[in-house]
Amino acid sequence: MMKEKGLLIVLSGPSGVGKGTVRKELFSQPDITFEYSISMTTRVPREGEVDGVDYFFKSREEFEKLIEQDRLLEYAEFVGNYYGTPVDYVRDTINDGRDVFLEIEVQGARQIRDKFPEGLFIFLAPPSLSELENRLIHRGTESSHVIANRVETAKKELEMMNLYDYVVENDQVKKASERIKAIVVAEHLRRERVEARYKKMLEVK
Ligand SMILES: Nc1ncnc2c1ncn2[C@@H]1O[C@H](COP(=O)(O)OP(=O)(O)OP(=O)(O)O)[C@@H](O)[C@H]1O
Ligand SMILES: Nc1nc2c(ncn2[C@@H]2O[C@H](COP(=O)(O)O)[C@@H](O)[C@H]2O)c(=O)[nH]1
Repeated sequence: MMKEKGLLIVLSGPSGVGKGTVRKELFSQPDITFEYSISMTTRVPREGEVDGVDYFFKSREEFEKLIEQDRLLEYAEFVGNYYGTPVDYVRDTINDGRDVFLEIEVQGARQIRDKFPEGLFIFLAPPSLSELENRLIHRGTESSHVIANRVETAKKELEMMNLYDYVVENDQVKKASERIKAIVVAEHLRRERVEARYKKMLEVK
């Protein structure tokens, strides 16, 4: 019998909305069964970031080679740096029946939606644009110039919200992670019901 494929879960949204914080909260819970796909980036590591844990840090040359070799499921240039998802890891994990969780920006999520429409697309939204800016300022990892750039980009990204299956507001980290967990559980149940109905229809024939 063919193994059931895992679900591709894509969490996206503007920089500073709290994707990383919510993802860490989710993955700190013992009952989480999905696997996190570690991205490739040309960005320099922030203090405390570890290669192979937070990202696979690459030079621009190395990254462009990965593009050439078609080893990325999607990639995007975001505020001066490349970011991309390793295709082998995602494909192998899903084919093995395990769910994969991506935390990526909006251009990349759009590319995946085109290539992999059966994915589950969740947009994490801020309570307001000013709160988004506050979060970026308080994180203290970018210069004011980069923050201004990310907030400008966010205005366009928020317009993409309606292309997603779900929008989750990140007002409180714990609540947002619980909402995402509930969405994934509901999506599995929905797919199981559809699959069961499909199998039943084939039996009748
Ligand atoms: N619900 C929340 N309420 C208040 N602050 C939050 C909330 N969620 C996250 N933050 C804070 O907002 C800042 C940005 O969060 P985080 O780095 O997780 O965002 P991100 O969307 O992953 O950003 P990027 O896309 O730039 O990586 C952090 O300082 C984080 O502690
Ligand atoms: N398209 C992709 N975007 C990604 C990927 N990994 C992370 N990201 C997103 O990039 C921005 C900036 O990240 P930061 O760590 O520099 O703050 C953020 O929105 C990330 O979610 C990826 O593989 N592909």
